[in-house]
Amino acid sequence: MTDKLIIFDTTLRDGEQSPGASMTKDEKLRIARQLERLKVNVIEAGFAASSNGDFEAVRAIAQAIKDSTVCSLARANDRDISRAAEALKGGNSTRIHLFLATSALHMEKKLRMTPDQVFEQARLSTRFARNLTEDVEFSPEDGYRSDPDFLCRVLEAVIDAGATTLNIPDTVGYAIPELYGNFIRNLRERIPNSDKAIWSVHCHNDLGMAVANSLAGVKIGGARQVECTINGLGERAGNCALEEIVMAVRTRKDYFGLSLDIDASQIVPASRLVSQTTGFVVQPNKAVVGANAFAHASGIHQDGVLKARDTYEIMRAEDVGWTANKIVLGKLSGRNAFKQRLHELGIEMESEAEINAAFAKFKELADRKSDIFDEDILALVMDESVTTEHEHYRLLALSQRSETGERPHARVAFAAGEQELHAESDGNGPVDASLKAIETQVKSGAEMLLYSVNAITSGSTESQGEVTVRLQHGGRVVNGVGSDPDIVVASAKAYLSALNKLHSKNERVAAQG
Ligand SMILES: CC(=O)SCCNC(=O)CCNC(=O)[C@H](O)C(C)(C)COP(=O)(O)OP(=O)(O)OC[C@H]1O[C@@H](n2cnc3c(N)ncnc32)[C@H](O)[C@@H]1OP(=O)(O)O
Ligand SMILES: CC(C)C(=O)C(=O)O
Repeated sequence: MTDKLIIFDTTLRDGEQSPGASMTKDEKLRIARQLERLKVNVIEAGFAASSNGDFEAVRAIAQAIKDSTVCSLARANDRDISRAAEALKGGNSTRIHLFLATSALHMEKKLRMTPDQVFEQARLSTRFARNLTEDVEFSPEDGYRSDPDFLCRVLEAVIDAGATTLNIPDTVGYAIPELYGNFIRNLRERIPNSDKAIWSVHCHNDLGMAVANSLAGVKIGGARQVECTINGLGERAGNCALEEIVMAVRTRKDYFGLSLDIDASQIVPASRLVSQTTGFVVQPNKAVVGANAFAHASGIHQDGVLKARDTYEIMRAEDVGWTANKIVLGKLSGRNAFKQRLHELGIEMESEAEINAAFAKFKELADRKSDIFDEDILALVMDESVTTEHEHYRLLALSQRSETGERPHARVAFAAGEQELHAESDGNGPVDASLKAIETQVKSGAEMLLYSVNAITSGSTESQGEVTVRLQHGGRVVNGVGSDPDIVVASAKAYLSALNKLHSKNERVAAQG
């Protein structure tokens, strides 16, 4: 038995069986090229007999891909197999993957065939496929729920008929790791010619155990091919996730003792491409490829990771294609992470007392604001806070009109010291119109470096919008923050708050000069 694990990616076939994940030929080709960069051993490009579109996709992928074997699925009949062979013709390295259900339930209720008929059809279609190509994979569909005696008979016959890979699917995600591993080991031990084929696992995630079952199939059962998909995409609850299998085998080489051809640094790019193409968002806490997989938000973990990364990380973010791990500052962060961020932002404080004061202000802010930007920290330590009593500019009223097809218009009333000012302007949008209106009176000439909106409360449309505006003028950079359920109002408040900071700095400079 070899110590290499073959990675068979079926994102373009089983992954596409997820409702809503259908892909065009060009999209499949783009993903296939990324899978080749990832160095997967086999790309299951589709099911050539299922439609002309899929036939063309398999054909285009077989022509384009040179470094991975390209495979098409086929039912166990001559027409499907011929169609697969035709689509794969001319490819550098190709495989036909045929399947036929062997469980009593599927044979009787779905195929309406007797076991003997299934046995014969499996044998004959394998032989037919083998006459068309050297590389033939056979899958007894619903294999894990099949009678082991019958399965042994079928598998022995298809090996004799020329199958080079035997894949044992847990089609409905019913398996339990130890039982699945033993199931495969038992088959391999009982079938006399079992070592003539490579054994493979194909697990679904209905009970959330696709990866665990696949690993047990490898460790206990001796399988040397895993069928998997990027982001675990696939029929119903999905398939075994490629990124998890690969990183489990790689990270725990001490346990599995297996090598892989995969270039793991291509995992995150592949995940992003599949997610963007299918519109299936990756959950933030998804292993390896989720946005939080290498992010630390709590002070004790941040402190540990900053002192020695492996205190809380078992893999390096860079190794799977992230640019770096993330220290996310928020209300659970501690002093050490805060100090580190100040250092990264180029801020050196004079004393511990100063750091402690800034940290206290930071904690206070983090209690109110879910996302802390670097600009917030800069503002916190560089800008003197402007309290309500010292506000020079204050929003009094705002109204705006925007109608489809018409340029938005805003009227703003605001206080500037003792004066009440009224201004109006058009703009590209209501926010633009409101800020331009303010600027017609203030004439700050400041350049806007950042404008961002986020929801402070829950992610519903009832949330408070919080706007951050970053202005630059005369070599100074200031941030203004404003919140309101109406984001146009929040924007005007943020803009005025930034203008207040510029104003108070100007006053200070004037006083010093
Ligand atoms: C476990 C899996 O993921 S298997 C792969 C599942 N993927 C797909 O089904 C996607 C592609 N499928 C398709 O485009 C279509 O289903 C096609 C083109 C394959 C077949 O379409 P149709 O001819 O209209 O048949 P339909 O889908 O309604 O029914 C499937 C037929 O295939 C038969 N069949 C199912 N599996 C197999 C098999 N492995 N070998 C031979 N025949 C099979 C069924 O018994 C049924 O036959 P019947 O029409 O005589 O009752
Ligand atoms: C065709 C086979 C491998 C399959 O997808 C399954 O049984 O889930």
